[in-house]
Amino acid sequence: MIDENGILFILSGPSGVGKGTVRRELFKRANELKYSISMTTREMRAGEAEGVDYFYRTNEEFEQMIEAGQLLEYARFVNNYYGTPRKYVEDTLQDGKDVFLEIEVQGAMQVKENFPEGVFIFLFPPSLEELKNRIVERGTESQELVLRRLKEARKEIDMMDAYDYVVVNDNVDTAVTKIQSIIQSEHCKRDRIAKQYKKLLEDD
Ligand SMILES: Nc1ncnc2c1ncn2[C@@H]1O[C@H](COP(=O)(O)OP(=O)(O)OP(=O)(O)O)[C@@H](O)[C@H]1O
Ligand SMILES: Nc1nc2c(ncn2[C@@H]2O[C@H](COP(=O)(O)O)[C@@H](O)[C@H]2O)c(=O)[nH]1
Repeated sequence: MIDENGILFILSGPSGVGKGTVRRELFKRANELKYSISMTTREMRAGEAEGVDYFYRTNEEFEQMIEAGQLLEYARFVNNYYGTPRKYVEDTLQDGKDVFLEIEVQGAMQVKENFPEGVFIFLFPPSLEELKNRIVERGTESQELVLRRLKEARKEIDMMDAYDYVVVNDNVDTAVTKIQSIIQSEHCKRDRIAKQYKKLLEDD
């Protein structure tokens, strides 16, 4: 039986490292990838939109989705819930399309339990000082929340060894090119045509 499912790619990394920036640039170049839009209880930031950046929900609505088993994974990060809708990911993979998740590490470890064949990529900052500069300069969080996110960053970096790949985001273009190479390489590993030929030889 040849596996015709798509591949699940998971991108994590500390808050402010540039996951969203890198992912948006990747999607300009790789139009065969499908992005799984997450659910969150955090407030919408200026410039964000429902169903584009996130599906924004109340705490009560989010907890109902947890109860109903509608989330593939979820976590509390700083003050809010974040989670991945299960149905979209499962249906899209079954349809043979690759799915890309951009999630923090607690959630990524839950995904690893259910999808050990997923490809786990950790985006790393050039330095902790640069990480702080990026999150401060983004200007979306209060000083208190910046500090809490930086505290989480240390815990997230501690989990880096659980990932298959580490990509340093010193330059967006270079980081995106590296992630594209990872995607291509994972496809070569699972090349369906090669597997079909191998099976033909075995059956011969
Ligand atoms: N390679 C880079 N060099 C310089 N600045 C960058 C680079 N990558 C991202 N940035 C900037 O860093 C800031 C944080 O980036 P971004 O919002 O993409 O991070 P994130 O990891 O998605 O954060 P969060 O997890 O908090 O959502 C942004 O202002 C972005 O423009
Ligand atoms: N476990 C999950 N983490 C998620 C999901 N969607 C986003 N995230 C991560 O949360 C933090 C904070 O995001 P922000 O938009 O408030 O800056 C960041 O690390 C995201 O990658 C998810 O579905 N599950």
